[in-house]
Formats: sequence, C-alpha cells, structure tokens
Amino acid sequence: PHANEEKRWVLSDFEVGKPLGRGKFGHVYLAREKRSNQIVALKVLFKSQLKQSQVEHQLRREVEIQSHLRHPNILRLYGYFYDQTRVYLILEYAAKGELYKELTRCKHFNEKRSATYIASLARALIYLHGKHVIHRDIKPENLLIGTQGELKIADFGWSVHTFNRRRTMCGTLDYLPPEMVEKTEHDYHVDIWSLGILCYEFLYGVPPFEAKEHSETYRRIVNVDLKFPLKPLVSPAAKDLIAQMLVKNSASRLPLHKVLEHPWIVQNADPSG
Ligand SMILES: Cn1ncc2ncnc(NCCc3cnc(NC(=O)Nc4cccc(C(F)(F)F)c4)s3)c21
Repeated sequence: PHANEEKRWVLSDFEVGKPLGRGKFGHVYLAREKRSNQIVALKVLFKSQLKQSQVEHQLRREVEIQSHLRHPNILRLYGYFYDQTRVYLILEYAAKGELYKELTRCKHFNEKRSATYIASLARALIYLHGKHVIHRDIKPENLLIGTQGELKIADFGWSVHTFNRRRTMCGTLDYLPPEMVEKTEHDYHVDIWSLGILCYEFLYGVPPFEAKEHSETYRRIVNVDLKFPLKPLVSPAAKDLIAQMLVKNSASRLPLHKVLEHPWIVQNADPSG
C-alpha cells in the first residue's frame, strides 16, 4: 500500500508468542509480523471492557498522539487493528522488559543509573511538551527498558494534548502532584513533579509520600512533606534536584532543560542515555 495508506492489519499477519505482561484491560504478547519477520509487542484489549470503562475515546487519542511521536525514549505504537471482540495495539518491543520489575529486583538504583534514566526521561518530556502533549502518568509501571538498556516511556492511555485537559483520576495516588490531587487546573508541569517522584523512587526504592492510608498520602502530597531517609546514602546534589522538582507551586518547579543542566545529572548521567 502507499506510504500514507494505512495497512489493514489482521491477527493472521502475526505469529503470537509468549505473554510479556498482564494489564488491567488485557494482555501483551511477543509477536512476529510474518512478512517482515519484525518482532513486536501485541497488546490485546477486550472491546467489552473498553466499552464498560468508557475509555474508547482515550484509546483513540492515544493512537492519534502516538502516531506523531518519534523519540528514542518513547515506545513506538506502530498501529492498531480490531476484530469482533478485541482491539490490538502493535507496539515496539522493549527487550529488557518492565522497569518496575528491575527496580523491585535491585531494591533501588545507584546514582549513575538513576541520573541516566532521569536525563533520558527529561529529554523525552522536553520532546513531548514541545508537541503540546503531557503524559500525566509517568511511573515505573509505564517505563520499559530497550535492547541497549535505554529507557522507554510507554502507555499514553492517559496522555492529553495541553489544550483539552481532563481531570480524570488515574491509578496510584503516589505520582499525582498537588494540583491534580486538589483537582485544580493542571498543565505540563505535572510531568516535572512525576519526574521528581521517580527520581526519589529510583534512589530510595519507594515513592516519597507513600503511606498506609490514601488520606495520609494525600496530606503528605499537598503539604509536600518531603523527607530523605538516612539509608541508602544519597548525595546532597541528588536531594537538591529532587527538592527543586517537588515544589507545590507548579510554575516554580525546575524546568526540564534546567534538570539536564543540574550538577547531579551532568556528573552522573551517561551521555548515551
Ligand atoms: C510488558 N512488556 N515487556 C516488553 C514490552 N515491550 C513492549 N510493550 C510491553 N508492554 C505494553 C506497554 C504498552 C504500551 N502502550 C500501551 N498502551 C495501552 O495499554 N493503552 C491502553 C490500554 C487500555 C486502555 C486504554 C485507554 F483506552 F484507556 F486509553 C489505553 S501498553 C512490554
């Protein structure tokens, strides 16, 4: 078909392999496109569940947003197709799997690995914000690791174009910045807050405002009740960067390009990302 004509994919175009993960709406499988031998990840979503949760519009927006994104630290969504009962997302395969599994295995990452991931994420977010897209759901569960160990942001199911911001609450509270928790207007600064949460969780193995009760987590977020444990040992430079991103007033959060210039990133991030 011509380049601009979307190929109509069908399930029989693929040889489906092992399951890669189980999501709320469906499973992800390793797959090979038969004609090109290209390895992909195939996410299978049940139409019934999508309809039931009224998220079809979100899925359409995800496909639309992803179709214009090309960045080494953003997982590609090559296309989609559907049959009677299911919708299939054809995704780039991230050979080293889910970052959160790696974080659980290692307990926490060292400063070099953490800074390298944060720098890659900052570059991906600069690219995204340049396209007026906010991801809004940056957390370890949505980060994958590519063949060369590079970080890939995945799952734009909650992303929005900045002109039409919605206040749907999504998933764990831990990553929500004060303005989303307090349900006020929010903008691309939310992703800078989440980057600060991630940086803390990479270094300490737990998110900064974690608490047993939701109400306690909520209180700690809106008060920015930021505490650094004595263990593991973390450099003052890293704490300084985290404290500059986890700022209640969203406009005062360290801009992403300043994150890339911060001494902790400059001294610890591997330039290759
Ligand atoms: C585990 N794993 N290991 C290796 C590997 N390589 C690639 N991918 C993997 N996993 C899939 C990662 C995803 C990327 N994009 C997604 N997108 C999505 O799940 N979208 C989506 C779903 C349900 C509902 C909605 C809606 F309607 F609410 F918007 C949107 S999931 C891999």
